[in-house]
Amino acid sequence: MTVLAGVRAAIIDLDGTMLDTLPDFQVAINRMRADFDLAPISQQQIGLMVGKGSEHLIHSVLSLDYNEAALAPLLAPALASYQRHYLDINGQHSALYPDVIAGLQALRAQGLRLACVTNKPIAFAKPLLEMKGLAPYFELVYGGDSLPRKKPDPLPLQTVCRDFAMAPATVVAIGDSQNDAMAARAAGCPVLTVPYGYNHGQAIHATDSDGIVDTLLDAANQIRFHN
Ligand SMILES: O=C(O)COP(=O)(O)O
Ligand SMILES: [Mg+2]
Repeated sequence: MTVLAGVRAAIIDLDGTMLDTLPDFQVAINRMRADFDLAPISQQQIGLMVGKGSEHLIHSVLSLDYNEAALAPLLAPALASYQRHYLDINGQHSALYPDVIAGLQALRAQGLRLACVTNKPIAFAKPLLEMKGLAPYFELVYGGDSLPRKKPDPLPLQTVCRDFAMAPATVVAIGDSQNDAMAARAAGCPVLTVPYGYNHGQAIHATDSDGIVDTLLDAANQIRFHN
């Protein structure tokens, strides 16, 4: 059992932690690929590339078909196409993971303050949180382009700790990938990971964290029992 005492706030990841957004990613990416006369790709392929923000994602997608020199001039128009298509379908094909709302309710009921930190662009993240009924739980939301550096850099987590005026040791990060765990370690925040998201094809057990939780409700229970 994970021991997390003295935790007063939680920073929760979005893609792969609260929402299974891979189907949205797939539709938007394949519409972009169609614009460039490229064949569709699978959710499994895309799941290996999600987690480090849009620029990294589109670079990885184009790398399937082009070498570095050939893709360089395509990056900006492909990103623009992808962003347009993603905003068109944002949330239409994505679903909440089990016990996300129950977990957020339990965390709030325990008096924890909540922030969402995602590498998704803020223009995608905000309407998605609204549409899925998640927005009311979060005092703060930072997207991948809200600050000069994104996860795995600790800056977004450090910013939340500063905003909340809380020591990092009292702010737990909860996420599905090594980007979340590395950011948390570097910021000095405890970190819990969920095993069901996207971790670049790697088992979450290979990621350094303070514990693996089945759901956000499980996370809430482990924090509560040790406060
Ligand atoms: O959009 C991404 O690259 C991943 O977003 P996440 O940080 O919410 O997992
Ligand atoms: Mg994630």
